[in-house]
Amino acid sequence: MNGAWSSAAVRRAEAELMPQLPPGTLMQRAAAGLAAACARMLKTLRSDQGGQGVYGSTVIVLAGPGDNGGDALYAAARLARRGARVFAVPVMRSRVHPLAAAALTQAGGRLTSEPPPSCDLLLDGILGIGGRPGLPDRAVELLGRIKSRITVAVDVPSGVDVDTGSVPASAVAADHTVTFGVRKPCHVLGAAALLSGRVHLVDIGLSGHLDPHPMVRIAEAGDLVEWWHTPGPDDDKYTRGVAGIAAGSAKYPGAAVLAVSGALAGPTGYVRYAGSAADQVRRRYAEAVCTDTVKEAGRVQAWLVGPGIGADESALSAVRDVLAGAAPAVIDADALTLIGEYPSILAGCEAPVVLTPHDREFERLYGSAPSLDRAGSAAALAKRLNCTVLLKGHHTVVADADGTVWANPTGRPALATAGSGDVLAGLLTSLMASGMDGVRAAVAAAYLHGKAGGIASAGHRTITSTDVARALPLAIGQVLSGGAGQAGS
Ligand SMILES: NC(=O)C1=CN([C@@H]2O[C@H](COP(=O)(O)OP(=O)(O)OC[C@H]3O[C@@H](n4cnc5c(N)ncnc54)[C@H](OP(=O)(O)O)[C@@H]3O)[C@@H](O)[C@H]2O)[C@@H](O)CC1
Ligand SMILES: [K+]
Repeated sequence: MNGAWSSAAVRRAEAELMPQLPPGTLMQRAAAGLAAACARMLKTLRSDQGGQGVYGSTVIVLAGPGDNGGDALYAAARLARRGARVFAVPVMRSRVHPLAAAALTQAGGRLTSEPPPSCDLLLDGILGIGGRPGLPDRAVELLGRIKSRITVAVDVPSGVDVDTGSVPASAVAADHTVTFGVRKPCHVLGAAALLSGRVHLVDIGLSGHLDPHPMVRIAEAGDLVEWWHTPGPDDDKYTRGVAGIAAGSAKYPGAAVLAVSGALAGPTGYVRYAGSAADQVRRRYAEAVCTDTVKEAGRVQAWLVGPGIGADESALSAVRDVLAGAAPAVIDADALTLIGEYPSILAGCEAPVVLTPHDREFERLYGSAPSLDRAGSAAALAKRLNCTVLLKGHHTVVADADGTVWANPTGRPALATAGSGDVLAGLLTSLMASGMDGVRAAVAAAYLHGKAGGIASAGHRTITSTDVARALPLAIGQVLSGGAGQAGS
């Protein structure tokens, strides 16, 4: 399974494997993989300048006191042997891995307290999975003055909270992270995921010794292919599932249009709309079947209620009517605020429910904002309300009531645009209506939405929610055909 393991789980696996190997083997495997990754990056970096990759490049290592510094110094020794000019700075006075430092000097690298002002590649070997959040002052000072063309974090960007992905103090911002054995939660959660840059995995033989259950699961295209309900020859528009959308109002008709656009892009064959923006929906989407209220709509296999419905009596009735029914439901936007005010509506609901809060909506439901441990917060809300929770962010997380947490690998800050959540909620509803369970539908919707955002914003284009909705069919096609299945591409 694809996932991220906690530092404690990595330690346990290491402790089991280490005695079976000659001393230092794991560190040498890590250093070899790290040096090879750096060599590839230097080759790409310098190719347009007629450079020769590693030979003649300048590499600066910021070396911390532990094994993370050891990995960096051993890798730098390999680069020095291939002709790189290597300068290593111990960031905590003389506390540095002694054997690795000796290996570097033997290979021609220099240990110094005065590195050059710039380099091709800066190797962050300050702190790894043994690090507490924050950086030593000396590291902050060096990072502030060294100009590097690329920054490569060893195992994790130093300074982040490895197990939660939070960044409560100073931390390294890397272009790439080369990690060992398995990904760690900080590569896929919270602000640390942005600081990790592109993550490269080096196999050091840990996998057979790991707990089978990761701390955080990471969706990949293959999961979506496995979960997808592909229509068969006997299917018709009803058996493919009918999605119901209770969204929009006279004040916010656009929310209805966007939610319907998300639902129409999904796998269901039929979309019903219920609400006071029916005219706008009809005008835009002839295929949607419109009624004024949830009660008047025919049967659906999943409802969305909330985007743009407001907080008046008719909005409250829509939420009550949806949750009184037997169909699974997605509760979004204004409906989340109403649930926060009238929790009893949700308490009586027996159908599976997915809540899709952003941080302020989360606070209305939980009583406090998500903590820096976003995955933990989402799991706590899911457990308390016995629902699935999709907590939005540049790295969205999905948590189930049983404590399972998924990190979405495809999101990007550009998706923080008005109406983007309406499209996501519509798509999620279509996935649930097609028969996917709530957690899988939430994971799949976040993945596809992020991927569509990537397609729409290619070349750094600015995007609107309509652009994201338009890109969904292509994103879905790419994932299902197994092509360009890279997360975030
Ligand atoms: N596990 C594996 O399978 C493999 C692991 N490998 C590598 O080992 C790395 C883990 O190494 P590690 O255990 O030596 O810890 P690491 O992160 O280098 O530093 C701990 C030191 O930092 C200090 N310190 C902590 N926080 C601080 C702060 N905020 N500010 C200042 N100081 C701070 C702390 O000192 P303390 O203050 O606690 O006395 C301690 O001395 C791992 O990430 C990977 O790169 C690979 O070699 C191959 C296999
Ligand atoms: K590091």
